Amino acid sequence: MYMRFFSRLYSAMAGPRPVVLSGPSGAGKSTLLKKLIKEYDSVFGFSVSHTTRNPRPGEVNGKDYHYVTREAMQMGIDNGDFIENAEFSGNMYGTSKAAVQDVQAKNLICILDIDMQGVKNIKKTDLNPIYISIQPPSMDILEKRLRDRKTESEESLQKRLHIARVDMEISKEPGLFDTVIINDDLEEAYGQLKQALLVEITKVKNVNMSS
Ligand SMILES: Nc1ncnc2c1ncn2[C@@H]1O[C@H](COP(=O)(O)OP(=O)(O)OP(=O)(O)O)[C@@H](O)[C@H]1O
Ligand SMILES: Nc1nc2c(ncn2[C@@H]2O[C@H](COP(=O)(O)O)[C@@H](O)[C@H]2O)c(=O)[nH]1
Repeated sequence: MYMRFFSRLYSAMAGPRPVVLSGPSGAGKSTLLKKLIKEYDSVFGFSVSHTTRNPRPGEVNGKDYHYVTREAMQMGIDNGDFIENAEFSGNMYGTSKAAVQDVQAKNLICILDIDMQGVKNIKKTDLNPIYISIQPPSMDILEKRLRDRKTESEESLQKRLHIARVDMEISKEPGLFDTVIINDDLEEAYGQLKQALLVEITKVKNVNMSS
């Protein structure tokens, strides 16, 4: 208990608490976090993950992800360069220590967009983030959003929907997330996200004003 108290105290002194956004593929995590970073570019910074999946049209290497080969990613994991990593729908994903440090060095709130395995693994670290789950209003709407996004093959879409069903059950575990947001109306969901982060946003703004 004391260890956890001092770990949290140290994290508070070290800078603002990071934020983990998780939820099924297609629930709207990227849409919401992009809105947040656009409105609060001097408050939030995105933790750029590594992945072995191919870039989608419009995605930029180093901005959306660091696109790497399996060999390079495995080497990084073996070197201890990653806080967490996971296999998702046939590809590897991971948060490097450098990705988080780059954002924290700018005194920004670091946002991680990670899957459920990532959430479970981050819980074993001393990162002490705020955990937010973004959920779709229904499986039918999730499927429609994923299809309309036109980024997935039928096989990848089915894999993602299967993972979504499993993860939506797991996410009901009490205490796993600090806040659960149903992303039905986008503006409403965005308002709830800002509300959930208001304390941390205010802290960073106050620090920036006084420096
Ligand atoms: N509230 C909403 N209403 C309607 N469409 C939405 C809403 N939120 C997001 N979308 C759309 O749904 C699709 C999926 O959203 P997005 O890519 O942000 O999901 P994601 O959770 O980041 O998915 P992934 O985990 O696969 O990256 C996008 O085409 C986005 O424009
Ligand atoms: N555990 C981790 N999960 C990650 C990371 N980066 C992204 N993700 C999750 O992967 C799926 C699929 O993403 P997509 O961009 O291929 O649609 C999604 O749930 C992301 O949240 C990571 O570094 N670690």
